[in-house]
Amino acid sequence: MTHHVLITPSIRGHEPGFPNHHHQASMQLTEEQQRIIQSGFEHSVITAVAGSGKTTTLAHRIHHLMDQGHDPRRILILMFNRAAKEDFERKLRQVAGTHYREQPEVRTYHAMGLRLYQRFIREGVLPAFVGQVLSDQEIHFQLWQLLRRHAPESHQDSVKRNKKEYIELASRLLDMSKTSLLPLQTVFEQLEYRKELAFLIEVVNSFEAWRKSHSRISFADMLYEPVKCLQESPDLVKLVADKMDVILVDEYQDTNEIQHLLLRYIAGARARVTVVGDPDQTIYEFRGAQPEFILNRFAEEFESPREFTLSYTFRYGHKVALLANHLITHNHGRKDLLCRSHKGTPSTDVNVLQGGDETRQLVLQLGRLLNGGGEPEDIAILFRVWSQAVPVELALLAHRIPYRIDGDKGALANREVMHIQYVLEMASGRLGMLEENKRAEVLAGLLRFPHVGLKDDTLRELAHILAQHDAHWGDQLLEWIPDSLHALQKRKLKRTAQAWSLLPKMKGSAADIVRFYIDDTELFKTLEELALTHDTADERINNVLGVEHYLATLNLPSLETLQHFDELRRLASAQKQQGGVTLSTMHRTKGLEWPVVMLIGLNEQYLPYSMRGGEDIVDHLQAERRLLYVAMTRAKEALYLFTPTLNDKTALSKDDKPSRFVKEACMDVSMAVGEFLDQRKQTDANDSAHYESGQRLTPIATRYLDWHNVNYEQPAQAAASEPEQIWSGDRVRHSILGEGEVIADLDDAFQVEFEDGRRMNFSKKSAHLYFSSLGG
Ligand SMILES: Nc1ncnc2c1ncn2[C@@H]1O[C@H](COP(=O)(O)OP(=O)(O)OP(=O)(O)O)[C@@H](O)[C@H]1O
Repeated sequence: MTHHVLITPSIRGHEPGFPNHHHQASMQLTEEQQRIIQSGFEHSVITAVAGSGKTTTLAHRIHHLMDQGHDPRRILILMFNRAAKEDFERKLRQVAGTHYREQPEVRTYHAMGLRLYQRFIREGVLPAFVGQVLSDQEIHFQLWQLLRRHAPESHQDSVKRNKKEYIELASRLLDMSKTSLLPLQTVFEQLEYRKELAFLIEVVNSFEAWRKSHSRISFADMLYEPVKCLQESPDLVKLVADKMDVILVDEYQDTNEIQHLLLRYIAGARARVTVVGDPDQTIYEFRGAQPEFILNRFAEEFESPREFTLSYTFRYGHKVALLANHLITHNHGRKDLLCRSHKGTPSTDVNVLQGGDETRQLVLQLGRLLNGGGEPEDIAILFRVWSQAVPVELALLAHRIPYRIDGDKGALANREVMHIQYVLEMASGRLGMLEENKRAEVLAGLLRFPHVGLKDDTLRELAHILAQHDAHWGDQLLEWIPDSLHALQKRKLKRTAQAWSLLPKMKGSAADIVRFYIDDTELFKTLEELALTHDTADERINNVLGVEHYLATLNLPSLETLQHFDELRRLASAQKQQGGVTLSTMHRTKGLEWPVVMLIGLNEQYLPYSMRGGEDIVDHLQAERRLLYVAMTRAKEALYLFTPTLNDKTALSKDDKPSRFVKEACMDVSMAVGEFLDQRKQTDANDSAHYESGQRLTPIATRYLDWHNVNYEQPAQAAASEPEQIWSGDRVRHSILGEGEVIADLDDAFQVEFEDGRRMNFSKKSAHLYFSSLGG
């Protein structure tokens, strides 16, 4: 293949969120890309930054191999999911035109697993299965039946009440045991489920028994069952191994144990395997993914792979590249690769919106963009957890900004949003005018918010009794409380009754009323006690706070607030099915890109998101950093970052403090250096230039400037007055504990791993007193 291949523009994806590359008339492959395309026949690992044209490169690589006479039937390409597979098939056709009659096969892991499964059925090793692959719905239904059967008496009521959560816990246990191949007990412990939930293990075991007795398989079993067979029988391995000459695997950073094993079996001793991915973008840990696979495990098991990099991005400009590089270099144990905006890539605006009311700021910025002719489909609002979307969604509805919500039912279907409306129904007096059945539903909802601790049948019966009255429910409830109840239950019921008696008499705004109800009923305490996981407790409480916040900005009395919600509901059903601004969690944006990306909640409450107990803090911070890294590298033309006021020393609560990651991203330097390079790009200057800086440059910034052949000076004074940052070197010596490696930078502390494996945190302020740096 000759140098400087010109290729036609991609026609990929017109759906929002998918890359759409119309602007490119033709492109010249970079040297890095060409090196990969023309490399020899050996195992290789390609580390590719976000937007670096991996698909393009891989497609060319395959055609290069075919040009050299490789049989397309002996080339296998493994893609992460179906969308990626279809995307790649398109790219292959595009690159090849009509030159080749046969194209190699592009498969997802699951499709490959299924093929093995069928093979093993023919071999008589696996039993045949019937019908359709089990849907999530069927699995959940079956788990639900089994949960009710196996839950001990003490949990029966909780199971009924928290159906969704229990099903989720059981199915996560089931999935993780299949992707990790570890025993259920071990997975149960790793997931840190509470001990009294041990009956979930039994539930999962019974599920498997049910599945097998009905000859059904799930999506996960397509990999799990064949790999289990392969593990147990060397003869079977001979059947499947060594069929391929070349195997290419995409998104390898999110590979898990079972996928990795399958790859090894298929490759055997014959295939040369190339894996592509970005360890800094590993975000599927909840499915057992670990950066370890691409960083080390691959090289341990596929001998001496060649290492390649794709370090130029064609997606975002210098500012985003600099922010992302600064941020991610706070992770340790990574491969030292930074991203660089390619010279042909347009610059990306970065807007930092500090302080003020975040939702209001967001709506303001959206309004500006849309009034200026922006398309809603070009914009994505990304957040860490769903509860953050609640106030945003309500505000978008109210401002008639169309949106689509990816993967969630939306705020109006949210349990807490419903319950808060019930509180307002009672406070406004509208409850008395509802028909009796509807009234019973609202009262039952209120008896669960916070839960009064009655068994569900009793609770519903009580709601029906109370619903016969059209006022004074507090008094009725108080009267109903039987003496025979436990003291604790009586206390809870009385507390609720008192709050109910006061509600209709309250005057203030809906926000005031809701705040009163939350405090008076000790709502958060109960939510915390009853939630099955830390995450759901946080999510619930944050949902409530999100609505409360929204009500505060509305600042209307309860009846008008309810009418406003009715209107929102009407608007929501009117805009169903239409496109709009994308609302999504950061986790769901893998492989996607948008012209405009808005990241909300860059504060200490959400990024890093609160840790579950027992988790390793360093691992947790690293994973959260990767997530933000992925989120910010989705932007093409503009990135908006919403944070609390930076450098505000008075901030007390977590959501008032800017995320530590904002500081780590070195906003000032990144923006200044980025702007300089953007300007220079416009003038098309290639000769060496000089960058005058008022700020102290970071090592990342100087490295970035060096690449662009730019000279710079460090302001001497700033450099001298700055105390030595001992933690910025790799190796340090502690005057008592000896030598160690700095493994994490934790805001105002850093962590050191000593030779004996001990890890300890030290404050940066006092570090110079007992540490000396050994460089590195
Ligand atoms: N050498 C190049 N010059 C200019 N543009 C390029 C080059 N290589 C790839 N691109 C463009 O970069 C964009 C991303 O490329 P491609 O679709 O191949 O990568 P991808 O695999 O989707 O990206 P990612 O690395 O994020 O997975 C496309 O618009 C593609 O046309």
